[in-house]
Amino acid sequence: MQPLALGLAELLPTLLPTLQHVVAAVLAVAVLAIVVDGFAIPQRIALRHIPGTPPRWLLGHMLRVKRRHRLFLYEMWEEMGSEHGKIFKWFWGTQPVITIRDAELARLVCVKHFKAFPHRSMFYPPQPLVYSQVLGSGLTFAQGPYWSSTRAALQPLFHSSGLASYHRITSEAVGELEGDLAAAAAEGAPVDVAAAMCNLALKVVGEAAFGVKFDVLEKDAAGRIKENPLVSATKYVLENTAAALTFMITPRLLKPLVWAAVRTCPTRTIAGLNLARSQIYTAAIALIKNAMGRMGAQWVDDLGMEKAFANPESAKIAAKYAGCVPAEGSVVDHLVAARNKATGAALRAHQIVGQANSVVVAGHDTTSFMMASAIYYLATNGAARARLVAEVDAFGGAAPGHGDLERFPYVEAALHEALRLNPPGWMTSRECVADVDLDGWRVPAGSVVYVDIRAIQRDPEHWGPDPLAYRPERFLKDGEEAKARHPLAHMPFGAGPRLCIGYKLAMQEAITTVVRLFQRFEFEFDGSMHAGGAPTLRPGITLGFRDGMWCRVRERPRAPCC
Ligand code: HEM
Repeated sequence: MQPLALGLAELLPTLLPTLQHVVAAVLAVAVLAIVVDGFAIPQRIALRHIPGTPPRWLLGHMLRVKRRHRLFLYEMWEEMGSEHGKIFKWFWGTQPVITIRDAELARLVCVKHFKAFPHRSMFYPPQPLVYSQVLGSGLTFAQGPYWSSTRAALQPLFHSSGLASYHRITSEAVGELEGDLAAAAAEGAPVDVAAAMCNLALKVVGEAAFGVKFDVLEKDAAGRIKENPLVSATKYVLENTAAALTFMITPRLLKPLVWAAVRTCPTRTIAGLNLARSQIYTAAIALIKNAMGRMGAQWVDDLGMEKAFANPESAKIAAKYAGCVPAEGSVVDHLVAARNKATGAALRAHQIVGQANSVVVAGHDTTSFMMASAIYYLATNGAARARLVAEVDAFGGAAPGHGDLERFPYVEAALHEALRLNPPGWMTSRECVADVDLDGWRVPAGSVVYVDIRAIQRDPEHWGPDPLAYRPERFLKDGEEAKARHPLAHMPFGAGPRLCIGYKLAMQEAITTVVRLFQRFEFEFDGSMHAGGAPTLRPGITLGFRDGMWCRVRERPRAPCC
């Protein structure tokens, strides 16, 4: 060894300049690559025929969204749409996105060319960080045969027999809400209807998914009412997920580095998301293990989730749910029993957990926002409210059964009109896996397409000269207007094979709730509870009310008993 060491020492002065040149060359190439990547040059060349405003280096159009539109992406799209038309490109950092704001283009992407656009886009690899694991193994971001087999396994739950059992859950939850509203009415206290609807929807979808009562509120040791930590965790994930998406502004070459940094030294939001995720997972794992025990199935935690999510907060949740055995027939049961048609394999533990969680996450704030926004429009539109109350009263004072829901066409239309103006899932996305022609626009494989559902549903071409007016009559099935419209002019639940799996559950839950509430109460919007006199929206991957939606609630005089 010694002669070799001596030889190296002698060679070093000669090698050093060469080594310095190599290091300098590598650094120069890396800097050049990051600069090129920061300008997204290859992607801009591939999409040069699609109109759009040039992006800034590295940040793309992020500053414009943040400064001018306070993160309301659809406002920026409105501006870009008026400049470039129904299809344009823009940059989320270095990630190019094609936005479409046209019903026919949406049909081509979601329905006609489904094979070229088979799944939603996910800009980062599904690793155990942030919501990638809350939704990552769930249907929302699933791809290929895994998506088709789990969608097929879950689909029967959203057909008639499943829906009938969810109607019972909804009726019970509305009964509890009626009690709370009656108490508020007696006190004359204002009610945050958005929060009330959120609690109701969480109870329904939580029990449907996990087969146990999903307590939204509980009492602490001193008897004070507080929010269930699981509910707070779910809300935290929904409200802060957008923060995690800033990862997209990183050039692709730097992503692994940023990823590693965020995992070792998480920001406060990311740490909060990690904690929330561990709480949600711990509860789901406890319940799923219990269901598997009842079904004689074996729990194999091959990813080591239990260890990864162990922390003092999760331990409390695990203890709370240790003795809870989900009722038969829940979403969890179906997931445990599901088998891959081709291989006969069961779902893996993390897939069952991800699927059940994604039903709760995708199904609760969307449905609750639809109901709250319909109540807002009804409370502020006398003519629509009078017609709705007449329909509800014609049914009588009894609670509607599952088979009665078709007897409320105006209630259904009132909900659709609220979905049209304020779609909770205001956009959807698709990743293009094969070159395709969209009405003359060539979209290359690898592109990400966002469908601006909100813009399509406000387009005067389909909705006439008053697209912003709340007019449920547009949706009455016998109306000429409804027949003449493009099939995707109204697409609040998306379209094609990846259409929302829970739309029937959402609609029946909302019809039941609105009928029951308007049978018994009057809602008067309370502008004094809102700065500016009107409710405001919060930006995010779904739409919602930022500071609630406040109403004064009064009990209606009861009809004389027969
Ligand atoms: C008003 C209520 C709801 C609205 C507005 C809504 C909206 C949407 C939208 C726009 C999509 C994307 C569709 C597409 O890309 O074409 C979607 C997908 C999805 N929704 Fe909903 N949703 C609602 C309620 C629910 C409920 C109650 C559940 C579950 C119980 C649910 C579960 C899902 C799932 C799992 C997907 C992904 C489906 C797949 O990729 O195969 N949603 N929803």
